[in-house]
Amino acid sequence: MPHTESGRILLVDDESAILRTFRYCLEDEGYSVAAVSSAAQAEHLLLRQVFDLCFLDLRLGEDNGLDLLAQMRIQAPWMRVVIITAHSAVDTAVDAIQAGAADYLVKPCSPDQLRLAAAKQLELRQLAARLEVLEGEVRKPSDDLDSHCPAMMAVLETARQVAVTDANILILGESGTGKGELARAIHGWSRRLKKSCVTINCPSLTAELMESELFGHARGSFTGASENTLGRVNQADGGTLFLDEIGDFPLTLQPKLLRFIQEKEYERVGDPVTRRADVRILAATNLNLDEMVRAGKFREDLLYRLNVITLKLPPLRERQDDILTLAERFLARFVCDYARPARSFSEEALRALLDYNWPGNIRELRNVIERASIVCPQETVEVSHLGLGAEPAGSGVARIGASMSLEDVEKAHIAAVLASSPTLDLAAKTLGIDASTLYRKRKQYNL
Ligand SMILES: Nc1ncnc2c1ncn2[C@@H]1O[C@H](COP(=O)(O)OP(=O)(O)OP(=O)(O)O)[C@@H](O)[C@H]1O
Repeated sequence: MPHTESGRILLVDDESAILRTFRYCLEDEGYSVAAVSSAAQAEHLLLRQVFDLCFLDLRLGEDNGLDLLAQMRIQAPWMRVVIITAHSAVDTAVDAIQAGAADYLVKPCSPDQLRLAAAKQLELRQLAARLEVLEGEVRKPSDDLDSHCPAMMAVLETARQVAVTDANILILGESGTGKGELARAIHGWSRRLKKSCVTINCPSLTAELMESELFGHARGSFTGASENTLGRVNQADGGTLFLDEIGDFPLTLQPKLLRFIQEKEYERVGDPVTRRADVRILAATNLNLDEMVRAGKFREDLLYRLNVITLKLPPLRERQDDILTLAERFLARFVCDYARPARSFSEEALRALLDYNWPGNIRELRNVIERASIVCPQETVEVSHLGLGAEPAGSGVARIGASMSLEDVEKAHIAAVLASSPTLDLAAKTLGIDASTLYRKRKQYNL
C-alpha cells in the first residue's frame, strides 16, 4: 500500500527505547513518524498536525493514557489508535478498545507485528476516508459520455487530452448538460484516478460553512465546532476537487481559494498552522463569469486561475444525433430498475423526442424517460407516455385557488421568481428560504 500520503503516524510512549525502535521500524516502511513521550506533547502536536494512526502506551508516567485516548477521540476522531500494553495490563487495553481504540499490541512485539498492525490500520483509515468521500456523492457510475455530435465530440477529445495534465479546467454549459458527469470523467481519465474526486456544491453553503467545509476547522473555533475536522481539500489531497456551480462561490472567500490554488497552502478555521495539499481543481457553472467579473461579483484573478482550459458543453437541443441514443440508454436502465415492460419507442415518440427543445437538457431527458418507463404499461412507449406536451416550467399561471397541486404551484412560483431575480441569493431571499433549499428545489424541479 502507498505509505506516504496516508501514513502519518504518531508514537506516544514514555520509554525512549521503545520510541526509537518503533520509529526506525516504521520509518523504514516509508511512513512519516512523530514520536513524543508525554500526553501534553501529544496533545500539542495533535493541534498542529494531522495523523492517520497513533501507537499509544497507556502507562505514560504520571499521565493516564485512557484520558489521552478520550482527548484524541475528540481532537482527531479519524485517527486510528493502537494501544501498546504489557501482558499484565491487557484488561486496561480492552477498556481502551471500548473507549474507541482500534486494536492493541502486547509488548514486547516483533517488528513484523508492528508493521502488520500499521499496514492494517492505515488501510482501514484509507477505506474510511474513501467511504466518506463516496457517501458525499452517492451516484451511479457515470454513463458512457460518447457522442455522435461534432460539437460534443470535440469537447470530449479536448477533455481527454487535458485530463492527463494537471491544468485546472472550467466546464461551462446550461444546467443539466452533464458538467458534473464530465468532471468525474476527467478525474477518471487523469493520473489522479486512484485518489478521490471530491465535489462541493457551492450554492448550498454560506461563506462560513464553505470555509470550514473546504479547509476544515479546529475544535472550538466556532460555536458547535466540538471536534477537529479535516476539510474537503485534505480529502482531495492527491486527487481532484470539483467545485460545482462556482459562480455561487462566496465572494468574501474567493481570496482564500485563490491562494490555495496558487500556493497549494491553506489553514483550517481557527488553526494558524499552514498546511499543504496537492489538489487539481475542476469547476463548473452555467453563469457568465466574465459578466460577473465586470459586475464585481467574481474575482478576475480567480477566474484566470480556474479557466486555464475552458470546455463548453453544447445544450441537448444542439445534439440531435445523441438524443435518441441517450433516450434508449435511459429506457433500458429504468425498465430494468423498475422491472417494467417497455422496450422501445414508437415512431411518433421518437419524433417528439427529437422535436422537443429540452430546456433542462440531459437531466430533463432522463426524468422524462424515467417517468415514461414507469407509466408505460406495454412494450412500446407512445408520445402520451412522455408527457412532453406539458407546459414548460414557469409558464403556467399559478393562480391562488386554481386546480393545481401544491407541488405544481411551488414549481411555477419558484420558476417565476428565479426568472426575475438576478442571482440565486436574491431569489432565495424573495422566496424566504435559504440558498441551499432553493438549490435543491431547482434540481428537483429541473428549473
Ligand atoms: N452522457 C450522459 N449519459 C447519461 N446520463 C447523463 C449524461 N450526462 C449527464 N447525464 C445525467 O444528466 C443529469 C445532469 O447531469 P449533471 O448533473 O452532470 O449536469 P450539470 O450540467 O452539472 O447540471 P447543473 O448545472 O444543474 O449542476 C444527471 O442525472 C446525469 O447523470
